[in-house]
Amino acid sequence: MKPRVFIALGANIPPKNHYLNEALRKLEADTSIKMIHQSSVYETAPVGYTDQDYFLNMVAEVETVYTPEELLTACQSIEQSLGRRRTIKNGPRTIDLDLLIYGNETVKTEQLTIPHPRMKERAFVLVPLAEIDASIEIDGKQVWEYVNKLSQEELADVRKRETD
Ligand SMILES: Nc1ncnc2c1ncn2[C@@H]1O[C@H](COP(=O)(O)OP(=O)(O)OP(=O)(O)O)[C@@H](O)[C@H]1O
Ligand SMILES: Nc1nc2c(c(=O)[nH]1)N=C(CO)CN2
Repeated sequence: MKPRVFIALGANIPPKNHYLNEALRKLEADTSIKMIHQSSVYETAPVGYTDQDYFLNMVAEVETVYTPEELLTACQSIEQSLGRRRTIKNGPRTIDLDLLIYGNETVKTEQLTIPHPRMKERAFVLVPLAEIDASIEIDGKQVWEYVNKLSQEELADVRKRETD
């Protein structure tokens, strides 16, 4: 069976919707990537560096012939083509593409850690991921188990977007 691969998308510089849609379009336009599922889009309060605008976050499940490293490169070139500039750590960005899970592979190099090292405590990742499949395993536990550990406050900061 092909590995199930999950990518998290986040945008918090207007027009956020545009950047999110463009990133999805570019993923779909890559012939080495097949889009399988997309979560809803969520409006989320900024985590970490909090003095910034709210984010739009979502998760996409894809199939790909890329290796994890090649997929990271593809994601980074999408970020760059959409004007992503690295300034403040955790700060504002037009678009951020994080590689969450690549089947049951673990990777730990200077450029890439899979599963994504901070995904297990991030409501803005876990909630959309659980919408696609709450039974996905990360480090021996299922996504719903990590969701259950989130506080009411963390969950309240992640709201499904009502309008389009
Ligand atoms: N699973 C991964 N997905 C994406 N980037 C990763 C991953 N693991 C390591 N990295 C590395 O992290 C570096 C910094 O990424 P980036 O600037 O997007 O961080 P950030 O989005 O500000 O913070 P965070 O990584 O906490 O989401 C990238 O250059 C990349 O090499
Ligand atoms: N709500 C939210 N907060 C964040 C996000 C994000 O995508 N959504 N990304 C970060 C660094 O990658 C830091 N903080």
